[in-house]
Amino acid sequence: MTARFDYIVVGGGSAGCVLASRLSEDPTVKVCLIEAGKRDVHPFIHIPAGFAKMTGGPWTWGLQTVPQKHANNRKISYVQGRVLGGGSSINAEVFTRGHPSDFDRWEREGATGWAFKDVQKYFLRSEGNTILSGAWHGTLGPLGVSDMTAPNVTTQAFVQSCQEMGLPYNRDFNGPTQEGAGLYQLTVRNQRRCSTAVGYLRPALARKNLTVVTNALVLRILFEGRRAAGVQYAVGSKVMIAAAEREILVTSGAIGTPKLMLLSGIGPAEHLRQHGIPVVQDLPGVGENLQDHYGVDIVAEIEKNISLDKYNKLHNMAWSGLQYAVFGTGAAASNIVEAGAFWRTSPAVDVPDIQFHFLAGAGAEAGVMTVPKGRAGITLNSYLLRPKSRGTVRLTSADARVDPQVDPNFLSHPEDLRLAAKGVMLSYEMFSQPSLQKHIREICFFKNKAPSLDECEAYARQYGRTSYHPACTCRMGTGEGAVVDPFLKVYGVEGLRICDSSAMPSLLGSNTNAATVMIAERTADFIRAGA
Ligand SMILES: Cc1cc2nc3c(=O)[nH]c(=O)nc-3n(C[C@H](O)[C@H](O)[C@H](O)COP(=O)(O)OP(=O)(O)OC[C@H]3O[C@@H](n4cnc5c(N)ncnc54)[C@H](O)[C@@H]3O)c2cc1C
Repeated sequence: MTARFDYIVVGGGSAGCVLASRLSEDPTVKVCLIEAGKRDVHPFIHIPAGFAKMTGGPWTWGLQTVPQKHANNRKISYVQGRVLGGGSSINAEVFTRGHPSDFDRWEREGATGWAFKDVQKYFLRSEGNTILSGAWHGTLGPLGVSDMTAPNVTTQAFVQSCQEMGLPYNRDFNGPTQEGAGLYQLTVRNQRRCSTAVGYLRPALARKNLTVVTNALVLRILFEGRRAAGVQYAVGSKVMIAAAEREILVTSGAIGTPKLMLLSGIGPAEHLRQHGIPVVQDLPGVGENLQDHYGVDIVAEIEKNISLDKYNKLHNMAWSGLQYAVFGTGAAASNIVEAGAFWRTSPAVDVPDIQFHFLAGAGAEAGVMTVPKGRAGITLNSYLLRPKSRGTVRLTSADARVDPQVDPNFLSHPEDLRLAAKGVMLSYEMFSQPSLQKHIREICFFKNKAPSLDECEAYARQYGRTSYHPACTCRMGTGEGAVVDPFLKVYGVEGLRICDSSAMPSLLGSNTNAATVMIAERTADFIRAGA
């Protein structure tokens, strides 16, 4: 028998949990959320420092890019969440929401009604800040946000080093001024990760009108004429169908969403035919326009074992586990990526165009270079905020179980390479300021003490990687290449919306979770208003 719902939400990630929760507030509608990954029960997900275990393994899709032509033909690990909460269950918990001008640009790009003045209230509605308030912050929202309680000594030195270099200290990257250096606020509540599965979905789970299905891979969307009428999904080898009376909301992420659209016959007709998929709607923009932050890390070995790397030793780890269990404090309460900065690569640019993430340790993320085993280090990551390179997501096969071809086409635009190299130079300079320099034994992986721009370019090609912010693969807008309209409705069909990071018209100048939550909050209002 086919299960019937009013709304089916495909993908229980950052956006999907928000939508399932908001829509099921109305007891008269039946909502089903379908997620390919498991429930978010593992303790590592909920302990802030668990981030160090999150960038590989069972909570991810295990994707890799195709060889990156402009990055020494490397296949780069492309981590995306596959668990209830999606990215918000495995991310670094850094809470930044973009620069107001990013949303004003969205409007100019065809996302009518998405200027900052229009979206700000959705940021505020979602935010549950425990310390900041006023015009720029919400305090009552489901997404818990708080300060780091006890930053590592190397983190403090990083923030001071930035000031020594001339960056202003910034207490609040989400306030009127984004520029400067400081501690990140975190999507953490009561010293535990606040994913959207925790903040939004959990309080809704007791509702009788909400069904959550996990370990269920949606294979394709089913159409009755031009209307999206249901989904076919697999739990293990069992294939099932769920029907949607009103709408299907696709929130499968910037890789999963275009993949599902293509599998369902919505995308560039020629590509669909190559895979023998009947064309429901020729939409050339599906899977195009992939944008991501290409992050380049520099790593330094430090003199004394004072960074979070000291907790790699068993007895320290046991002590910090105990401290966290009893008091909720200590190293386990750290998200590791404790501080950062927004800065300009040239005085000529009017808003920050580069972001830094300081990690009070080395080797926390899978595949990132680190210090020799047994030594302690620190890491500084930089990325250009609005890259010009554009990539694609394409099917490898018409079988939903096969990974798609992910090609972010990193550094394909020459300006991205030049500015990535500048970011490396600035990172090197930050590590060379007195407050950090006094802790550093050696900045690793550079041939020269004062690397030239050419050396930094070569370094960026060799060591850069995703910063986990893919977006824009089903972009909102009007005209050629747009996939959804400003109400997030897919062009050419009925009963289908895309409401996650893939719908962003262009990449934001910051981390991407808060803006994804905002998109989902706003979509819930559209649906409730019949828009
Ligand atoms: C390791 C990592 C670190 C990050 N760090 C930060 C950070 O510190 N701060 C920040 O703001 N942002 C960060 N991000 C980015 C942020 O988390 C993402 O932008 C955000 O989670 C995207 O939300 P989404 O809803 O678009 O997709 P996702 O959260 O990825 O959700 C998509 C969901 O759909 C499911 N799915 C996909 N296909 C199917 C299918 N066919 N059937 C059923 N289910 C399916 C997936 O399993 C997943 O759960 C990070 C991301 C990662 C991966």
